[in-house]
Amino acid sequence: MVVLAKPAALEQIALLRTPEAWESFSGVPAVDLSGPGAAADVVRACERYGFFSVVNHGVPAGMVDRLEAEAVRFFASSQADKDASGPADPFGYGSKRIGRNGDMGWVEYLLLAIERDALSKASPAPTSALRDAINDYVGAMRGLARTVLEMVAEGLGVSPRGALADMVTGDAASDQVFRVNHYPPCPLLQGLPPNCSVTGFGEHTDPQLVSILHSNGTPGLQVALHDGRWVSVPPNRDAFFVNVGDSLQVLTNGRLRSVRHRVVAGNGLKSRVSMIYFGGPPLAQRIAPLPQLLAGTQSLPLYRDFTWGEYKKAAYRSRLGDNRLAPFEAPPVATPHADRHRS
Ligand SMILES: C=C1C[C@]23C[C@@]1(O)CC[C@H]2[C@@]12CCC[C@@](C)(C(=O)O1)[C@H]2[C@@H]3C(=O)O
Ligand SMILES: O=C(O)CCC(=O)C(=O)O
Repeated sequence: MVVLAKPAALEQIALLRTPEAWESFSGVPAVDLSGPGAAADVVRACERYGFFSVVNHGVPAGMVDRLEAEAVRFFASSQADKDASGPADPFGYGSKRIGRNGDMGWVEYLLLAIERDALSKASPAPTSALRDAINDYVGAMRGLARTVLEMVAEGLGVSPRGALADMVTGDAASDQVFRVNHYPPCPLLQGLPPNCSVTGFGEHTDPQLVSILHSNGTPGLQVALHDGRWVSVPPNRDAFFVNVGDSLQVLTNGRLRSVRHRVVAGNGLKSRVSMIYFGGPPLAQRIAPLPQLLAGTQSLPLYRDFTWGEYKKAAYRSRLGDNRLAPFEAPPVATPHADRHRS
């Protein structure tokens, strides 16, 4: 990645030149959730990439289209109307500023909290049409998150099958967040080399167990492969994309790895719109490698115990690109052979 001199209006937003990453990656695993062997496919994809697309998911296209259309309507409204739903701290409309610690991107967004299966009172949606569309959509995402987490448990041999899914959808107090992002084309890139792009959403891993993303047909999402290479994910309106989050990495003692991802905004003509459901557990939930996954193996726990509340507090003090799990790694064990068992 090369960081370039940039127009003043882009202020603190990083400009990137990433020719290699612009090539579409054809290797994103597509899991047919209704197919035989889906659980094994989910686990394989989560081990290899921490990322996969879901097809045959059963979510009606009309439900997705309706939310996307309401989101587009909202982002097209006047700046004053949008600002009336802000700031995004803790929840609401935000523009360019991401989180509290100085991260910036070429993006505007709605960041909303979900309580049980609907928008929380802390997140009043700008219009009732948008609120209704979000509530329907989030219901479907909770179902999808449940199915995916059940398949992870089944594929890893964890019982009961609902052990992971219940952390996110089985408890009224679970910590779910919903985000709608709008990345307008960046006119300030005109006149710069064609392979230049601007950071839409900086690289990061998601703190929760899983995130489920849908986007319109405009590219921009890139994921880091385990060898560190960045690749572009071809958009697919008919699919959902699942990210493994840091908490699932810990629960599986690093067998499933959270995926680093980012969004780059180009100087094309079309906006990117994405909608992401983040499935987190209740604040009091203990996050630690599942004893069932350690039993009978030589593996030591790679992480110390913590609660989701502790992790979340630390995460929200971090910068987007930080490795948020580093402070939670287990201290090295003082035996001569211990390292051999940490894989
Ligand atoms: C810079 C930040 C934004 C973020 C909170 C954080 O301090 C670090 C994690 C970020 C992230 C990434 C996934 C979605 C999100 C809502 C979350 O739970 O953690 C965002 C936070 C945010 O946008 O506020
Ligand atoms: O917009 C996207 O495609 C992904 C955005 C993202 O990673 C996020 O909002 O956490």
